[in-house]
Amino acid sequence: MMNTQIAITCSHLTKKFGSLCAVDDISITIPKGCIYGFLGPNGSGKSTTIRMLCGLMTPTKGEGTVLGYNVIQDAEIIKHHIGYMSQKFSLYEELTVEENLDFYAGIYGITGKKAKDRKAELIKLAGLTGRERQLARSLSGGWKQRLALSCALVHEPEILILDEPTAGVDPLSRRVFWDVIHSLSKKGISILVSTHYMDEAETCDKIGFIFFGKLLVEGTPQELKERFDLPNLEEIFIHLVEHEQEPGRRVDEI
Ligand SMILES: Nc1ncnc2c1ncn2[C@@H]1O[C@H](COP(=O)(O)OP(=O)(O)OP(=O)(O)O)[C@@H](O)[C@H]1O
Repeated sequence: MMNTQIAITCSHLTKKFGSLCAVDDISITIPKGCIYGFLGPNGSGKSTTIRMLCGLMTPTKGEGTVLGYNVIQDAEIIKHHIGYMSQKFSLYEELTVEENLDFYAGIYGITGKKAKDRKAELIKLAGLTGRERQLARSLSGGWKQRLALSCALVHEPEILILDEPTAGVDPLSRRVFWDVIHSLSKKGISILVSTHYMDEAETCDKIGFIFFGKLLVEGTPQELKERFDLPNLEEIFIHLVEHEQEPGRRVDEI
């Protein structure tokens, strides 16, 4: 029977590219309403995991469900229930803020009054009021990310999947962006977000550290700090990466 409390779950999810195992036997469960932070160095397999969960890439092995829908068989249905912001989310640079939102509303078949109301709601949510007629091209990085987030939310998804949404964005814009993420979570939206920023990870409900395709540890930030007896996630991250590089060392010895 479908568990209605679970947003995303996967077990033994694996992706191989030739001889490279980019995602190695990952199992995670994300309850509804949770902000799950996915941490790991460049190339550790975060984006590949996310793409499989979004139904954009077929796993080599393992399985997963999003809102009970199977990531392989129900990929098309899943796309309607998630808002996905990839690292290279496409905004139309020559369109205004409003026109970008109209475009994405159109893709999801949202038109007329519904589209107008939704657009107004998102402009307010992302703090884009006053910039409606500004070309996307002229927005700074932080504002672009907020517009991209709004576009990903246009069809009122129950789950938001964000792949390094704040990479290269200034600290103030990151703060504002995360305020929006937290307000969405309070409304019951489940969020899976990958990040390199430990201050962002600290505010997640649960985090998973991924390295060389393996999920090394997961837990709440507090649980992990207690478990490793370290003061912050940055120290834990460094500790895990250093230990994992020692040849022959197993994760459960850490
Ligand atoms: N389509 C592909 N074909 C071959 N190799 C790939 C492909 N996509 C990813 N990889 C490789 O798989 C590994 C994991 O990449 P992935 O992009 O998932 O990592 P990541 O943790 O998201 O890193 P980053 O933070 O740099 O995006 C890397 O070694 C990458 O080069």
